[in-house]
Amino acid sequence: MRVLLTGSNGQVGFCLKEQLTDEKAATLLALDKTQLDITNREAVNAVVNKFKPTIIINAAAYTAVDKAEDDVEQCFAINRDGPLYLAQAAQRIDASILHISTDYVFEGNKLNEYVESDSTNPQGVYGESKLAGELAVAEACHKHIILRTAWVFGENGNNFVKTMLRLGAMREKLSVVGDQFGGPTYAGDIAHALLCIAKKITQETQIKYGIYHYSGLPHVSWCEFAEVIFNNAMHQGYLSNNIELESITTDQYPTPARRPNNSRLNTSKIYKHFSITASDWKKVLNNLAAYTG
Ligand SMILES: NC(=O)C1=CN([C@@H]2O[C@H](COP(=O)(O)OP(=O)(O)OC[C@H]3O[C@@H](n4cnc5c(N)ncnc54)[C@H](OP(=O)(O)O)[C@@H]3O)[C@@H](O)[C@H]2O)C=CC1
Ligand SMILES: Cc1cn([C@H]2C[C@H](O)[C@@H](COP(=O)(O)OP(=O)(O)O[C@H]3O[C@@H](C)C(=O)[C@@H](O)[C@H]3O)O2)c(=O)[nH]c1=O
Repeated sequence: MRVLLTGSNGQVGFCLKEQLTDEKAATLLALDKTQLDITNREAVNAVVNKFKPTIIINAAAYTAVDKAEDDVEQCFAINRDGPLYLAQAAQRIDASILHISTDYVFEGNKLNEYVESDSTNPQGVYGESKLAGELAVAEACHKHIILRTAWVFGENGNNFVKTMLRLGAMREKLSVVGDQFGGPTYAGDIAHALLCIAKKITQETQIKYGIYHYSGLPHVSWCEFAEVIFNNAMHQGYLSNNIELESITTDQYPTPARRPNNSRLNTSKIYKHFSITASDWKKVLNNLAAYTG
């Protein structure tokens, strides 16, 4: 397979680049933002026409959830228009596109886990732009996989794990929301899931294209997630002080963008069609070395 990877320096992009580099069956062209700006349609077309990928994996995105509220145009350019150009280019050469989306396309008021067919209703600009990106990709390219994931953390880039470790080293007490629930997901596991799908697309003809949910288990609140991070950090010697963790409500932690209270994604469909199991995020936190400093 010939894989064009965009956004190769992000959390997921970085892991994908590593895993695809090790994959003998893949010829990889991995490009970061400085090498390919996905909002530049001509640049996208030129790269695709020259490299002729069989699979495009889009790991580029605008992910600053609060900043997006005041940066609507840029957020939509990266999360809707860029994916559209990639999907149109893929369709022209009969390639497949693997695109990543988010739990924030949902309102978050469902009582149990979200399945792929549930109605969307994003609560902020980031979620709206990601939903617009999903629709654009699905309409532009027949052979599309849209992988909705959640609460991503990886070695490369900013994430909640690194934020908690940084704040934990500076403070004795932290207040974290305890009424938003979801599945933390390791970026390396998302990369692995996408690689499995890419291989299956290359090897088999009967692929069920469409939307898939992929995230981590067990589901927790952000506060419970923070508790696990701090316990691990204490045991591994990355925190010397005990953190007093207070569970607060969403209303007590006002942010420019509203987050869904329920972000729990059901991952049965991806298991059924691709035998891919949920991310085991607790196992990853057994080694926090890469998240400190
Ligand atoms: N982070 C999370 O918690 C979650 C993420 N997702 C989705 O997963 C995917 C990967 O996210 P993640 O790896 O965390 O994101 P990151 O923000 O870590 O990485 C995104 C990458 O895209 C790059 N980028 C931004 N604009 C452009 C552009 N115009 N052209 C090319 N590259 C660009 C960024 O560069 P730079 O940093 O220099 O701007 C960055 O390297 C995204 O689709 C995201 O929406 C879904 C659920 C949760
Ligand atoms: C730093 C901090 C955050 N919080 C809350 C705010 C928020 O509700 C929650 C998570 O905060 P963050 O800003 O780190 O996470 P956020 O940027 O909302 O993370 C989201 O990113 C995008 C890209 C996604 O697609 C989502 O799946 C999700 O991972 O924790 C606290 O309660 N206390 C704190 O000290």
